[in-house]
Amino acid sequence: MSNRKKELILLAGTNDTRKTLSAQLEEVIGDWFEIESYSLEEQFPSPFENKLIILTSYLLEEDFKNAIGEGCHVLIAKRVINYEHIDKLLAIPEGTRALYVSDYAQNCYDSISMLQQLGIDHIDYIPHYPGCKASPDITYAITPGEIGLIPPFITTVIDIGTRLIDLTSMMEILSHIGLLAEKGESISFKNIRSIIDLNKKLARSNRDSEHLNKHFKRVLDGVDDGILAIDELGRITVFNEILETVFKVTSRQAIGRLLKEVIPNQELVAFILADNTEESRCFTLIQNEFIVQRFMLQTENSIVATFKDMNQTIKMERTLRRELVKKGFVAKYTFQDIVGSSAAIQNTKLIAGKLAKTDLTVLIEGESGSGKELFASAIHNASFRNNGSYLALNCSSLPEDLMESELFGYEEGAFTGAKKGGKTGVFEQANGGTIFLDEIGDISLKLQARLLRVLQEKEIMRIGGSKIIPIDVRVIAATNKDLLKMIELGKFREDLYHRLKVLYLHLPELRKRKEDITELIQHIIHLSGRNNVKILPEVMIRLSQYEWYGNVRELKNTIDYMLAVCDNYTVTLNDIPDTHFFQRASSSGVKGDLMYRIESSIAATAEAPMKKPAGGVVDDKDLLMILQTIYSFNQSGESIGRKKIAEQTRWWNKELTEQQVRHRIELLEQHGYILIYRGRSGIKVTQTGLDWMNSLTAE
Ligand SMILES: Nc1ncnc2c1ncn2[C@@H]1O[C@H](COP(=O)(O)OP(=O)(O)OP(=O)(O)O)[C@@H](O)[C@H]1O
Repeated sequence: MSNRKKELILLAGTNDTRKTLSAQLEEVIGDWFEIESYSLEEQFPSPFENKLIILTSYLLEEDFKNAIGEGCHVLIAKRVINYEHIDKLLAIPEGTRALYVSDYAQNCYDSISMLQQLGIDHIDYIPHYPGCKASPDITYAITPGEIGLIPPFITTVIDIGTRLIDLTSMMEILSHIGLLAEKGESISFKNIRSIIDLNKKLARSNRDSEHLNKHFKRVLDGVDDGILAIDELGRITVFNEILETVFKVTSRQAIGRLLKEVIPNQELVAFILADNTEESRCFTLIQNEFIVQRFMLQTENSIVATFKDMNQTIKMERTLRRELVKKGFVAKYTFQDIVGSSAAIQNTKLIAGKLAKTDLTVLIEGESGSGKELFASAIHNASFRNNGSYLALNCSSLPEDLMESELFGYEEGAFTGAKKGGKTGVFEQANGGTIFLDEIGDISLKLQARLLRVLQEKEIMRIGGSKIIPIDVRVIAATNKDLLKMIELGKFREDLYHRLKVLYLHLPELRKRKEDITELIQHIIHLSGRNNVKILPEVMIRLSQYEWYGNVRELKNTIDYMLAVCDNYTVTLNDIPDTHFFQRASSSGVKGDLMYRIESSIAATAEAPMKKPAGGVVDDKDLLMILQTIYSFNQSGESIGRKKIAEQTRWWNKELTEQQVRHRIELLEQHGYILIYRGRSGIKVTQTGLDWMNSLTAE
């Protein structure tokens, strides 16, 4: 053989094919042949004469017809999928519809059939070549390097690389150029290696799926419920460990057999195989109660049944309940916790017990401290929702925006500062249970409108969300305000009032059932764990004479005070707090008349013995007046800031400068009595602030 290398021309359709196949040839015969290669995508010096030409596809004969001149010998290469990239296809999920994209229809069909012959038949291949229309619901495409032909809607492209010249064509080329003896063995050896590699990959994938099967089995065996699946022919396909114990049959014995051959209880077999809509039923198996739930897997046309051990379920529910208690989602009180033998309270309990048995909305009206929360909690516990959550929300505790997100939740990004992942509102959290909205008279008109929609439609939408979430929540609302008066003043929606007041409960004032006082005192002492303390009879008599405008809460606070100050385990008349301690009657008898109480408390401020100073050198009277001003603006829905407060002080005995107002606002904020919002929301009084105002009122 002369030193000068002979020439071989490789003609391909695309540059990619040209480069890949030229490299393949170079590796085998590069030492003997100069390989020149050209593609249809570029200019080439034709016609070729007296050359050995290799065409990369018979489909190119027409395209290169004029380029092949006198004395040429043309070999058409057969091509084979590059096994190296096969594992990419093994990762595609079973049954996936995928386009097989190539330049010619014939190439597509050849390659698909080759892939199927190789056993890569878990994919639903759809041939795709120029001129084809593909359905845009297909997301996968497989291509031997023809990325440019992939439709734009495809999201996952698997490039299995350009197809290589196959073994027979390679041998033909070698034979033609007289190198078969020299290179044939190593080429076929290399080919065998690549086939072995492919087999290894396929075997690995089988091992992987076996591994996955074992993994699934471990998962199925790990759950506490029995799990059974039956194929369309009624044969068992899944039978986990729990079922092995229940039916005393191993899964090996059960799988593949008909259900009735494995389960002796024919009633249960009939229930599982039944064609009706009944979905769960109770069965006694191995002396235990099981809830069997069945459902169809439509896509697979098979039935799945789960077996839940009731004892286990009860245990789980207890744990869940404990969790709920920890989160404060549980109603603490039952009717037994409501003390009092008076006809008034007994009658109220009787009515409340009846209301509990319905699932209707209830409005509880009653003075502050009369037990509204207590009754709401007892109603929930006596209702069929008692296993669900119970969430209580005080509507006066938060400013409007916070209250809205508390009630309805929000989506991520709904507003600046919204928590990542959004937030679930109490309506969603209480799903299946009860929500108690205390002080309903304090919600803004905007929230009243939203609440009305929730009650009407039984669905909510999170702030910033577009999804409608159906909710199944019973609403119990409470108020110590005269809602009818508020309706007259345009501060409460009449339609909402009627929606809330489907059922109605009025709680009797303590002063109207004074016969309950002794019993309540004993109950309170018992709850505080101070049974060893004696209350002298004259104390009992005196306490029974008070009017208790703050109702049972006030009575409880008084007892707690006396238990704290008494000596020798005996409460005497000296331990009764002085008159400043007690809440006074407001003109309307309900808490709504706040102004009256604030005024009287300001008068009492100087001598109030138990009040802790809020503002140090600043007069508490100033702080209270400012708080009161903010509160009345909050109530009327108007925003208020420093400037407006300073303007308001003009009407007081002592006018404050803006600077003085700023200082006092800072003090109120430090005490947590107000929250200052940027922008139009202005300043809002917090529950702590309200409590402070109320505590002064009580003095
Ligand atoms: N009949 C009762 N028996 C025993 N305890 C009672 C009774 N009524 C009220 N209480 C107790 O009095 C306190 C105040 O009751 P509750 O919080 O239910 O009142 P409320 O009407 O919701 O008050 P507010 O309107 O201020 O929210 C609680 O500690 C509650 O347990």
